[in-house]
Amino acid sequence: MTFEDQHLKYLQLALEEAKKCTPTPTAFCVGCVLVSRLSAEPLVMSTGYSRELPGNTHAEANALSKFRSLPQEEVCRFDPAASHAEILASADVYTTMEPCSIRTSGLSPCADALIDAHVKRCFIGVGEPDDFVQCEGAQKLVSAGIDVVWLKGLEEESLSVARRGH
Ligand SMILES: Nc1nc(O)c(N)c(N[C@@H]2O[C@H](COP(=O)(O)O)[C@@H](O)[C@H]2O)n1
Repeated sequence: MTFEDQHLKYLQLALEEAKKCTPTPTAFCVGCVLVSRLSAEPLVMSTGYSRELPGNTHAEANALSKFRSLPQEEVCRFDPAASHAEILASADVYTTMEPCSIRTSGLSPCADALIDAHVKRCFIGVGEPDDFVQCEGAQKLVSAGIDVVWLKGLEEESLSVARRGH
């Protein structure tokens, strides 16, 4: 399996999450998957999509919240000795759209949430177009020392799913 194939598989999963979003003309439909590589086989830690959790919530923040709310006995399968925070610090993030760096609602941006969680790498389906704001999410992650990988192959689909309802 090539590097791209290995990672596109999880981005495809994130795209399935994005398709679950209720479309809205004022925001994007984004999906996110967190993957742990602490054991021999990669394991999906959690998934999220825009507006999945109550309120005006974003995909990446929802995936982080859902992982943090898993009981310890479920988290054991990623690493029996590690805490939620330690497992998150080794996570790969797959998101169909570049994590947001500014929110029109004034809520905390996803790039900041990923930086605070100290995730390892962020694989992105497509850059955020400037439909609403000028996004600097990828640059923010790089500046914080997080590896950013722009995956090739699902850009068009990621964008058309994101713009559903516009
Ligand atoms: N990366 C990302 N994930 C999501 O789940 C999103 N909905 C977005 N959209 C970005 O956030 C802005 C909307 O901010 P508010 O929800 O209104 O606070 C929108 O302009 C996009 O930048 N991005």
